[in-house]
Amino acid sequence: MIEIRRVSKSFQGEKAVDGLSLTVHKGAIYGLLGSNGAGKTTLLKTLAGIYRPEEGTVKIGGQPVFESTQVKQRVIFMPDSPYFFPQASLKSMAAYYRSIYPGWSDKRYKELGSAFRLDTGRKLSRFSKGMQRQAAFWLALSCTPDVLIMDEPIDGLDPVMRRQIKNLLFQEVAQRELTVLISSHNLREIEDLCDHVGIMHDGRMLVEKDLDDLKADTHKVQVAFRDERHASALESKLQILHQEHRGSVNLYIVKGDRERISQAVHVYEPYVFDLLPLTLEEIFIYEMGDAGYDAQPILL
Ligand SMILES: Nc1ncnc2c1ncn2[C@@H]1O[C@H](COP(=O)(O)OP(=O)(O)OP(=O)(O)O)[C@@H](O)[C@H]1O
Repeated sequence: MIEIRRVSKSFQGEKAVDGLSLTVHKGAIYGLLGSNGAGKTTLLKTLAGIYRPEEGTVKIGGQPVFESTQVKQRVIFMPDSPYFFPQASLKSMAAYYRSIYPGWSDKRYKELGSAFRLDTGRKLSRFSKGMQRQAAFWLALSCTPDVLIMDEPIDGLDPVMRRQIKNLLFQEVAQRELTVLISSHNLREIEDLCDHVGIMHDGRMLVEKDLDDLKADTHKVQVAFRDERHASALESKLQILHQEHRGSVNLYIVKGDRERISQAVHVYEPYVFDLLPLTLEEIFIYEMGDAGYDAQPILL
């Protein structure tokens, strides 16, 4: 289990992560979303033991990460641009990883060869961006880590390879209870992959939930009433994240239980009423709007 408690980290006196707490259970796939500069990379690097938290604690399996080489050897951090030694090939990087990570498995490395089909003797610097990503995944999974931390991992991968990597991750989670943390702006990928999501803004966690609960908790409501006063009466009863009026139809993004929203609306006898689920992208945009990070109305 990953336990992050009231962690802060600053750069030049500015807090990049500000008193943030987060728990990720073993075998979970956790998606970290957030605005640009929200502090996601800083948080992930603190979790990987690259940064020491200035305040608070970061523990994996009950052990503080920064201080423990043993824990760090069981954690792989994949940065947004893969790093390999100059002149290195997959073969030589594999030899390096084997010497650093006690969990390295030659058997797994061989098995994964059929998934990635990259030339292990060729210089990695000559690989395309997507091929370099594949190489980074191949090396990371061959280390059989307990925790895999990935910063924008899907960028540059073709759809077949994305599917391939998704399947490999699901397999590792199911068979070995690998714990995965992914930071991404690609909300479709997160929606597909993750069971939990957290949305960060200004160094803090805005929302943190089971993805299914998060979706069950935010809805798009379209209503029209014969008497407009009913709309304002209804608005005072709902927790509205966003609203738009289009002619006689009122559109609301509402937080709360579906049944209770439905009951509240029916009291005012609408002649139009639709209660629709939101995509993760819509939830993200409205949560951000609620936090004062506004976008222009985007509902079509
Ligand atoms: N090495 C650094 N030196 C100085 N400031 C930094 C450093 N790394 C991050 N920051 C600052 O910390 C804040 C959080 O940055 P971070 O990279 O963690 O955000 P992020 O959520 O990953 O952003 P993005 O989605 O744009 O990648 C930003 O204000 C950034 O300028």
